[in-house]
Amino acid sequence: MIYTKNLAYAHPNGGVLQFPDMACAAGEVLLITGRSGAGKTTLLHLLAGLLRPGSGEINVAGTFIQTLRPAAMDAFRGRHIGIIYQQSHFIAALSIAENLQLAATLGHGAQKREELQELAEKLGISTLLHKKPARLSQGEQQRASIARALMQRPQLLLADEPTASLDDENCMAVAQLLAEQAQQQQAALLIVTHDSRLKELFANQIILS
Ligand SMILES: Nc1ncnc2c1ncn2[C@@H]1O[C@H](COP(=O)(O)OP(=O)(O)OP(=O)(O)O)[C@@H](O)[C@H]1O
Repeated sequence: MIYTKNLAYAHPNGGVLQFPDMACAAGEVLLITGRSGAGKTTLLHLLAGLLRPGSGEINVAGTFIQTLRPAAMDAFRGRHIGIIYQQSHFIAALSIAENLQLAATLGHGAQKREELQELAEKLGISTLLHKKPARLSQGEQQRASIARALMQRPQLLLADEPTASLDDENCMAVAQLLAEQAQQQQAALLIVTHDSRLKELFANQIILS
């Protein structure tokens, strides 16, 4: 589903970051860890096509995404890649339900209301759907952004510290739900994290140095 080869990137005025080759199949989970500054966020942005690598290749669902022009990359991302950011970036004027529906429409077309409700219930946000994003706590926003990424039914799911603001109970629930949904939707799930609770849950790991 996704693999990389000889990937390297240099930020302006920064040193060259070189990344180990990695692969993650449909329905599997890969954890990407590493010390602060090792390049986890940079790698996530490369895999999402938000940054273009200086060298190397990234294949997502059969497409070498580093070859796509910006507009084609945006369209590809909308259809195939779901991203769960540390900060949720919702559209402030829309309710959570409207934000989720919009993500589904931009991905694989509108989803049924019942599907949205079911996902919201699993993530414990069903009573919050009518609220505007700013009215949600950090942890609630994080769960809502997971729902938004899943609504897109992506083939590749990229998560940046998805459990950082969650207590132990919600951390386990969210990690389980993410892995379960990735398997159900046959998406490859890549999680960038410091969270040692996740390191115990997922065996497949890459450590950036
Ligand atoms: N926009 C930028 N311009 C220049 N250098 C940058 C930029 N973004 C990141 N870097 C540098 O690139 C390296 C990797 O940064 P990155 O944010 O990917 O690390 P990280 O592993 O995600 O760190 P953290 O765990 O602290 O979030 C760091 O040395 C950082 O200073």
